Amino acid sequence: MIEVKKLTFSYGKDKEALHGLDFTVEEGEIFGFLGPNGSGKSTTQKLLTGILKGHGGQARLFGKDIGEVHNQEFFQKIGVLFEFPYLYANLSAVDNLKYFSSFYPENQLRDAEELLEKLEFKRDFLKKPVASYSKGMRQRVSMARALLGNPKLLFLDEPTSGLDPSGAVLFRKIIEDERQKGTTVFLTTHNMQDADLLCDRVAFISGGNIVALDTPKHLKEQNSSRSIAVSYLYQGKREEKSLKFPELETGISFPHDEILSIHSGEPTLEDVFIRYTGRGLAG
Ligand SMILES: Nc1ncnc2c1ncn2[C@@H]1O[C@H](COP(=O)(O)OP(=O)(O)OP(=O)(O)O)[C@@H](O)[C@H]1O
Repeated sequence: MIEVKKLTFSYGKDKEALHGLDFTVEEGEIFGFLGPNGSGKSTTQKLLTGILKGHGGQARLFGKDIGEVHNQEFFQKIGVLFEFPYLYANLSAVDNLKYFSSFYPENQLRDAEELLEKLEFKRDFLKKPVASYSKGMRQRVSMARALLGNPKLLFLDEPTSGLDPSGAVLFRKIIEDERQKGTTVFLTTHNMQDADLLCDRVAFISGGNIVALDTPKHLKEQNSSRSIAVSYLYQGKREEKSLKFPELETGISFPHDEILSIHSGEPTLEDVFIRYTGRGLAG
């Protein structure tokens, strides 16, 4: 669905933002594109969606070069959720979606009110202007906008930003439902939980380079210390011990009276990211 080879982009002389990215995204895959601020995520997404022009290397979408793919037919096949919602503040949710519906062929459209209901949008606000909405409500309208034309390829930039935990769970379920229908998802995020729970594969981007690309599970396994931390009571005192392979295979053989807790030494996806880049996701 997306094939990128040696992709470069410069904002001017000596301002190369992408230094030769290589990745592919398969049809029906949820692909996570993760990196700290300024690493090149937006630049890549803008090149793929046709907002920025002038790349080096190669990028193909739906089998066509990005130099020639960005026509009306392309925009009718994709859905985009931007990090900063592009909605008309003086129009209601319903009127915004009515307007955006006019960009798609009628037989491809989803019912806007049904979508908003699925996204648990508050009915009382359906006809009130977007200017009166909370961040979470705007995010719901933006997601409805992205899904309105039944996209084959969905670009999502920080989809759960501004949502409370139950809203984030709902959005993850909706993204997963889209994939079940065969939609390909290119997910740009700082949110490691979203990436870990949703993505089939993730690419870590740092300083305009992809520094790792694999499934979240493999990345964590490859970077695991293969140890467990055991907390226990022995002769009235609380103690802790770290057990590594091959010691682990013989079980908990040291003297103890009661085991209090056992934690695996598996790193989180964020730990792995920091190991690859030496930087946290905050920047
Ligand atoms: N319009 C611009 N003009 C000049 N340099 C830019 C411009 N936009 C981005 N850059 C630079 O390109 C590099 C990549 O920026 P980009 O916005 O793609 O990063 P990002 O990973 O999307 O960051 P964020 O998480 O903050 O959105 C950064 O060094 C940034 O300063």
